[in-house]
Amino acid sequence: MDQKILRNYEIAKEQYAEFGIDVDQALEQLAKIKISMHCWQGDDVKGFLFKDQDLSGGIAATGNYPGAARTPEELRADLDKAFSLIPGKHKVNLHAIYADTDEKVDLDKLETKHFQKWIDWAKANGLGLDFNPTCFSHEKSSDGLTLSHPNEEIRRFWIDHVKASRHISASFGEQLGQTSVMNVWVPDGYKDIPADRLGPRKRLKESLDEAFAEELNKSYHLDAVESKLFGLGAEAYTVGSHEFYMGYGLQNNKLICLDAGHFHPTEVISNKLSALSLFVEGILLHVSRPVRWDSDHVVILDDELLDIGKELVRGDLLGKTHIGLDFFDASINRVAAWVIGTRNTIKALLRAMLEPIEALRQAELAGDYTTRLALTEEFKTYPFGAVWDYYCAKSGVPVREEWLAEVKNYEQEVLLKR
Ligand SMILES: C[C@H](O)[C@H](O)[C@@H](O)C(=O)CO
Ligand SMILES: [Mn+2]
Repeated sequence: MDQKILRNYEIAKEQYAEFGIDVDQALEQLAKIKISMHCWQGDDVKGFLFKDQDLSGGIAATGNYPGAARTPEELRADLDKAFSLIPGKHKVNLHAIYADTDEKVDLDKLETKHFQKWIDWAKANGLGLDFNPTCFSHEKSSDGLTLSHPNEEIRRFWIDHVKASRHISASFGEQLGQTSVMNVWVPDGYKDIPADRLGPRKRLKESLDEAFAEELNKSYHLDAVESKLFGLGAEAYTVGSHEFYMGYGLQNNKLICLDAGHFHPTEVISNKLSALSLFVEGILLHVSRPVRWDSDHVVILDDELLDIGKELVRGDLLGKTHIGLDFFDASINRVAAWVIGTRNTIKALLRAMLEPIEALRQAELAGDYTTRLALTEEFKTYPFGAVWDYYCAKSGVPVREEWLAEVKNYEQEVLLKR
């Protein structure tokens, strides 16, 4: 390892030790945390099953940066590149439309065999897999309704898709020896004020009950449900609102998924974690960055990301929280987008682990809010960067912005030739 990186690390370690912070132990803990990197940043949420379908469901990937993956092989190569620039061993989050098959198969008939190449690749690379039924970008969701649809036949199709997805997810878990989290998000909602808000929610509840009816081994597979405030074209009413899924998750022991972009603009998910953790079986995060709306910008090391890290660490919530990413920016290099967002998420966790949590707690309990504020502010300039650099070097990935040259080279050699 570069001697300067090591020297800086030793100095930083001493400084943190003065507050009883064991940096080596923090790095050990950090190395165990898996981030679920979402495949859909690699191709603007197109997938491979229905090439001619436009992205729908009230979400949008804007931009036309060259080099998007066009095949499962290209997507896996891009993911390999991204993972080579990110410290730690992680997971990949797949959507059903990313099936790797030459068969013409519809969503309700998907089976594990359509994802076997993904499983084999994940196994060969020591990665885990997570899964999502894709309840959008399909002719049967063209009016923006799926599991809550008034038409029984359409509901049946989507229920069968969720059922099929759960089996695939459980196979991921079984074959890879690590739990697969399957997240259900449906876009269902109305552009304008509904006459009936209750009916669609009753139908969504019944559909979910049926789709989740079969007991599956929880060490292989966990169900999660994701709420939303509004989507493009569903501005007035979303069936699966936060209250809906909080109720559903609590009543049915499902993980509750909090997407950072799915709440009112000043509402933050960091402030929900401690409260939810007291009642839920588990939490799934969709770490994202809303800019004015659920824009799914690449995650930066902003206050909210740092606060999410703090809440997870201070509340000891890492054991019951699954951390997934959810952004899709087509205006920049897509491999870089993954690397930036994932490295930032790991950085936020490390920053949180290097805080003088005990001293802050004691000050708070003693009513010494002056010390609480003073320490919080002073720690913002503690040598966190030296620890991060050491962690990257030790993990065999580029230190600081060195990764960018690798992405630029990959762009020249691979992405621009597509
Ligand atoms: C593609 C994802 O499933 C999707 O982004 C969903 O998680 C969501 O957040 C929709 O706004
Ligand atoms: Mn999401």
